[in-house]
Amino acid sequence: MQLQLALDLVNIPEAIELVKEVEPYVDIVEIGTPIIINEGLHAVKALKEAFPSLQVLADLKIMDAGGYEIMKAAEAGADIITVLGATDDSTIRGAVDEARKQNKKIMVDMINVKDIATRAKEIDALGVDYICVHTGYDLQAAGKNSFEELQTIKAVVKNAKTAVAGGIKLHTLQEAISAEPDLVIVGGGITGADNKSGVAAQMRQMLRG
Ligand SMILES: O=C(CO)[C@H](O)[C@H](O)COP(=O)(O)O
Repeated sequence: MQLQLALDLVNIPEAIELVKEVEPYVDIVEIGTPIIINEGLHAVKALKEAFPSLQVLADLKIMDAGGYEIMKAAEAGADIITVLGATDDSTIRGAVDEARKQNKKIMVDMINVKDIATRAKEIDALGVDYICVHTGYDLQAAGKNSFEELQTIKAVVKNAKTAVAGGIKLHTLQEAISAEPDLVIVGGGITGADNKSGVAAQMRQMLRG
């Protein structure tokens, strides 16, 4: 299982400093939606230049104009780009087609999709690379998580890799691992820790089993 570090509440220099602390333990660095809103795709470019051996994910949460927005993120150096599962199939198709041309990967974020099993099956058939169940910040605050949804998509997704995100901490990681996702995404569980490299190292060890 791979580990993705989600960076959300930092600027570009802070993001670079943070990744330096945990680089040996993570596979993918996510440039979170708030960073892209604040700094634009320059943040993706800066992090890819600083850490060429890490995969960089641009969390654009694309909802329309799939092909064009993937093209722009690819130009900035993103390896993986997110599209929302709640959007139309035509947007996802456009994103997948452009990603194939650019040799990039698509992660579909299932945030706020109501019928996860049906939609995950449909999206899997569209040829995306990852399907991610995700409890966003606002629902995390209401005590929700995505571990049950992870089991649901594991049962129906046949082609894409599966991922889980949303409030995962060291003490809840085992619950995520039990459903055997291909990728675990952790933001505040690492960035909010006093000993970031220690927590990332422990997580890496647990994910390797
Ligand atoms: O996409 C996001 C919010 O929309 C976050 O990057 C994702 O939820 C992971 O961060 P955390 O572990 O802090 O929840």
